[in-house]
Amino acid sequence: MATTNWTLPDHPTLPKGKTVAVVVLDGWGEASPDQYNCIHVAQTPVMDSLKNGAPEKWRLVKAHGTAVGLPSDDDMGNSEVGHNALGAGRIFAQGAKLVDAALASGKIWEDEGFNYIKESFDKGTLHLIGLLSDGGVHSRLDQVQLIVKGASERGAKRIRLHILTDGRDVLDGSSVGFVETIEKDLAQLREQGVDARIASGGGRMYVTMDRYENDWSVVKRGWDAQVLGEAPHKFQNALEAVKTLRAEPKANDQYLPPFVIVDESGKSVGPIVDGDAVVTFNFRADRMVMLAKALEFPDFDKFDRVRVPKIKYAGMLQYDGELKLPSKYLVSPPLIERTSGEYLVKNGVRTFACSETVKFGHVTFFWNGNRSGYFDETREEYVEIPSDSGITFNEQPKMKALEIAERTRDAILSGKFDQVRINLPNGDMVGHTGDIEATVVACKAADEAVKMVLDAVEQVGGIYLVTADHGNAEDMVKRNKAGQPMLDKSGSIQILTSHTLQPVPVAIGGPGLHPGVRFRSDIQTPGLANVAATVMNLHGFQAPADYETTLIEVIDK
Ligand SMILES: O=C(O)[C@H](O)COP(=O)(O)O
Ligand SMILES: [Mn+2]
Ligand SMILES: [Mn+2]
Repeated sequence: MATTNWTLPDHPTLPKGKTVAVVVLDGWGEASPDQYNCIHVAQTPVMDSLKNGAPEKWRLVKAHGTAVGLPSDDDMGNSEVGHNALGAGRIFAQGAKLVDAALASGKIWEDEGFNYIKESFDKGTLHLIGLLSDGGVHSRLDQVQLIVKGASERGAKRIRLHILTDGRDVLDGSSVGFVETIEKDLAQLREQGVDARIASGGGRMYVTMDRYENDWSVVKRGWDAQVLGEAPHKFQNALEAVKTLRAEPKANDQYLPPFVIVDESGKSVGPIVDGDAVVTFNFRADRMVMLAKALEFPDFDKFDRVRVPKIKYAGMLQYDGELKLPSKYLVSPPLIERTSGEYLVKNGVRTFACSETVKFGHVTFFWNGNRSGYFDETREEYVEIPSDSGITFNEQPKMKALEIAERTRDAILSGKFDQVRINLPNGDMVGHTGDIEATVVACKAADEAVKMVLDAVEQVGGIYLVTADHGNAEDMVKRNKAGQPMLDKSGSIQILTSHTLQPVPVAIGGPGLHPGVRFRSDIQTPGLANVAATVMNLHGFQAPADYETTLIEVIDK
């Protein structure tokens, strides 16, 4: 491999040495104004003024589908692919697409990961753990179906699924249909003599899928059910489990309590034991890394695992390129190297990155190409503001926006940094709860945080670039093709907890911005990947030749 030339050429006109604030509003898309557009309903004077103030410095970019490396333009955007594109400045085929390709070509069955777990098929059980939905953000049901089928055709005689119900990337209540679908497949396999069943389950936000080590008790609940076969709720089949638990007051797919499936004698049908194989079938990293650590690290101490089975474990992908975790995986992850963060740091740009725990890895790990840690500790500081844990964020819709903004303001005013990069989670995290009123409060809080950052930029004569990673809060209702809200069986509107297909804004400005800078009009459909080259320009550099082109040009003024 050729060695990388890290030196970025100077930008022909734009100066170096300006403080640049890069602000990512999580889940902040652009949509027509109506009562389900929480950004429109909320008081957001700062974001409004960016939009209406300087038309040549505000524009929309694509944040979903093929523009961010997803299989098709029917795929909504998400934080992983959005921040990968923002940070890497290029479009990489992402996990969903790579797994599709490996399954279509059959390569998945030939590679090291599958052959490794296959060694257990003779005597052990194959356990599959992950999110059961067709959301396409963390996992996809059709991929799970193909893996179950393919593994059984290749010798797996006993298969146990440990399912996590979604309701966050898909409609609440859709878990029932997904369980029915997979149960049909498993029943067919049983007819063919394969002992295949669901063994445990729980809602993704309460069981297993925590992220960035916000709350290990979430992962422990999953461990108890999946590995130890213990949970407060016991059922004889998963459909009954999901239907019964959903019938509880205020229950929803995201937060179903953990359950195990038991036989007639009350014994769990699928604990994980010595000699078994385990695959975590989510392709997206952030919410699987914690379980991967519990499954793979010998000196793990985040909770008492009670029993640590000797297993052969593989992830769908390798989740952390720096930690090489897990060491075995079915499909190679996208190789996202030479990210803008690494280039800029190597060219002397002192960088500050900050968010609260639930999005901290977005502006560090995802931004840097799924890589944890610093490129150069002497030039970087990553600050994590602890998130609330154990609550749903509609209870605290302001989240830590103010704290993030204050730390960022201080970082800007300190003069110690050339770039401050932050994520404001409110629109997204509260949008996922489906609580419209709370999401309005969330959007206002995010706007106030932007104000504090822009005020600091103003004071130091800096530059800002404000954008988002995908839509969410701008549309909280499921719509038909004509764009009208859809109703459920009881006649109430169907709340949309997921992201959207909407474009997101990019706004630039600040006293340090050269007066001749404006958005180019010759790039017809730019996407998030065009932002990295733009930011490099704002720092006074030209982007590497293989980066997606910059959004800006400089005219004489
Ligand atoms: O993990 C989540 O919270 C959702 O599935 C997607 O949200 P994010 O992509 O904004 O993190
Ligand atoms: Mn996001
Ligand atoms: Mn989200």
